Amino acid sequence: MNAKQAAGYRAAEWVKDGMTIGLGTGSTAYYAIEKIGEMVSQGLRIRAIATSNASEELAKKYNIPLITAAEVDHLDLAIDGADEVDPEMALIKGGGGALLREKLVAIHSDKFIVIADSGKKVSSLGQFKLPIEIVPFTYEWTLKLLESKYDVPFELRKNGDELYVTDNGNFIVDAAFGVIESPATLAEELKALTGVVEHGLFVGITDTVIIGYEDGRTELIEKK
Ligand SMILES: O=C(CO)[C@H](O)[C@H](O)COP(=O)(O)O
Repeated sequence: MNAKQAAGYRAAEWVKDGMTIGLGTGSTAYYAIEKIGEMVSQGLRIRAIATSNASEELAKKYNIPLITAAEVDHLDLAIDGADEVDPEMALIKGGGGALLREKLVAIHSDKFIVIADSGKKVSSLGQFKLPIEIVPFTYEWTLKLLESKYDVPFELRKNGDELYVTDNGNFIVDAAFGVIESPATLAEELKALTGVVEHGLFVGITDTVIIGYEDGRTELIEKK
């Protein structure tokens, strides 16, 4: 068992019969989906919404019943990975490009569990480049707007020679902020910029963090 698997499998313990759940995206969320799939094959009845096309494919592979937002007005639980987790349980997410759907699912869930290997624990956010999802229309101007507001390197995410396109048809800019002094302030500022659809700062959303270690141990951190 590796650290990501330990965290993912532990989170699956919160999934109970009859729940509606959000399935996260990435290599740690993969293990949670795998375990939940195993539980479904043993008779667990749940319904799920996936946060990316990749996780939707995975859920189908494991016969996890999928629903849309038209069928429920909220979820009981969402489980997802993170790129950085700070001591206040604020996160940087979006390394895998799914931040918009991940945030939508997280904020509409009664409980949001973050799963991560111990390398994701940081004293302050910002060493990981902050993903910012922007609309393709006049994206050059949005990029310039960001550059005019913050004196840090911004980089349009690429997929080979092409610009990376999210599941929502948008682009991503990765911003090397370094230490982010106030994630809440930056989150608000970015959200207010026209052209920015969403950003990877998740502040005040997380209820529980499960950190996995290479020896298979897990550490549980609950919201204060
Ligand atoms: O936010 C995400 C995808 O948009 C992922 O949860 C995040 O990038 C962590 O991924 P991994 O578990 O593979 O390290």
